[in-house]
Amino acid sequence: MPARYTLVYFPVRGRGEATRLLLADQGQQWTEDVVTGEIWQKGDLKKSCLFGQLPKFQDGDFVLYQSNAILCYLARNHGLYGENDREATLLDMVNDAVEDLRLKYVRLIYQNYDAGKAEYIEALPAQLRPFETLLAQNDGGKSFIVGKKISFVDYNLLDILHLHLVLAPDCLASFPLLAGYVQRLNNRPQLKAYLESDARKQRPINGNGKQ
Ligand SMILES: N[C@@H](CCC(=O)N[C@@H](CS)C(=O)NCC(=O)O)C(=O)O
Repeated sequence: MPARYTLVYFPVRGRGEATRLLLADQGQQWTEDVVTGEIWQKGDLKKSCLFGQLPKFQDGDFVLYQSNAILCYLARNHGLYGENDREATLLDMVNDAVEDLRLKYVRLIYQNYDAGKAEYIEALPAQLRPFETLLAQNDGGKSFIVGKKISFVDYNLLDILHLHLVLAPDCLASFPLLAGYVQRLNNRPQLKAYLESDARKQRPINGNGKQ
């Protein structure tokens, strides 16, 4: 049976990876429609995309853009949006914080890597501390970022933590709850299988070779 979902994206982790983590962990099949730089440069696909950018996501004839909206859609469809309005709102808040950090990371990678890396890493603890605080407030850090069930934000946060662990391997040394959280999530059986897959290991992190 063909996969229900299609992710149209560049051959990198980028803004597709949190969706991949969610789908893999939820046991969902998806098709990767890989857009090379060459295809993108031709311009036709870009013109056809609502905001001129990828990722594009398809669930049958339902077409979506914007990586966070894609995560929210999948969250609504797979019970990953908290157990009540308060949890859902807290999830929105934390997802915005992940987005803030992602924007800073993307700016570093694509605009200022060589000159800005040391300063970025120096400032990183202040960026990560709020997530440690959130974990501490939720069941003493033994659980998920919000509530007692995994949510779409856990996948987004896990992805951004993976990225920072490559950029600065010691970045969680003074955040024991976040370090434990990453280990716990990485060891969920379906996530572990995905993280260890050749497709995942061979996929570059970013489009310019910086990481
Ligand atoms: N807010 C959008 C940003 C999408 C975005 O920045 N896409 C980049 C790749 S990650 C892109 O399509 N770049 C090619 C271009 O802009 O021509 C999202 O979250 O999906």
